[in-house]
Amino acid sequence: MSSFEQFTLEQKQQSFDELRDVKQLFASRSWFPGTSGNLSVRIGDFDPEQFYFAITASGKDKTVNTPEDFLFVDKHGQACEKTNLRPSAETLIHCEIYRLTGAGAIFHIHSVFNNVISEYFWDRKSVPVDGVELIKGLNNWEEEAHIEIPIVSNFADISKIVPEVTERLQPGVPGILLRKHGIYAWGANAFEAKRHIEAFEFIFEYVYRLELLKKGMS
Ligand SMILES: CSC[C@@H](O)[C@@H](O)C(=O)COP(=O)(O)O
Ligand SMILES: [Zn+2]
Repeated sequence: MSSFEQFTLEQKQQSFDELRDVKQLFASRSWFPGTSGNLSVRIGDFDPEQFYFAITASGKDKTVNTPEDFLFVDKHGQACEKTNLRPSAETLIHCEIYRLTGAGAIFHIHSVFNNVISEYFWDRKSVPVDGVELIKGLNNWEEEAHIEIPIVSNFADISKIVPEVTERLQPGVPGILLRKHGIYAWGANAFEAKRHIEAFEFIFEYVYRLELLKKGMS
């Protein structure tokens, strides 16, 4: 089993740099209102027995850069190095998504569109999407693909959300909505996770606007 000590300073810095780039870009899109959102990238190979990832520190203003924005945690969400920083309050969700998918990066943002859509479709517990081109951005190249984006409960106690994530994760759909909270999207690496979150956000806005039009509102 691998240990965290195997990673060089350079490798660790690379993970932080990757997170910083994504953080800055998402901040420029106003995707971190009120300190919300969190980001992580895995370091090293995926081993379900032990894996490590860099994650945003909890409660920080993600629109500014400081020397204390990120830290490393293990598969249980425990800090790997001595630090005063607290990992994201939602670290356990990252841990579970890594465990289930072996992903290389996980990004979480709050937006008005993802919040409204999660509430609008809450009764059916998933968002139906039909034939939208951006489904291909989720790496689904089927003709007129139909996908269902799962929605799970939002509890203040994050450990209560985890079992729903375990149960509801859909093979082939690299994202999950938390009710009236936000989207988690992941991918094999930061590039792919970013593409996925962008595709989801496009889809949520599309679904929102289409539903309004169907109701004769705009
Ligand atoms: C301050 S609103 C957002 C938080 O409650 C939470 O949902 C969130 O996304 C950020 O938490 P954090 O602990 O900073 O990672
Ligand atoms: Zn959140």
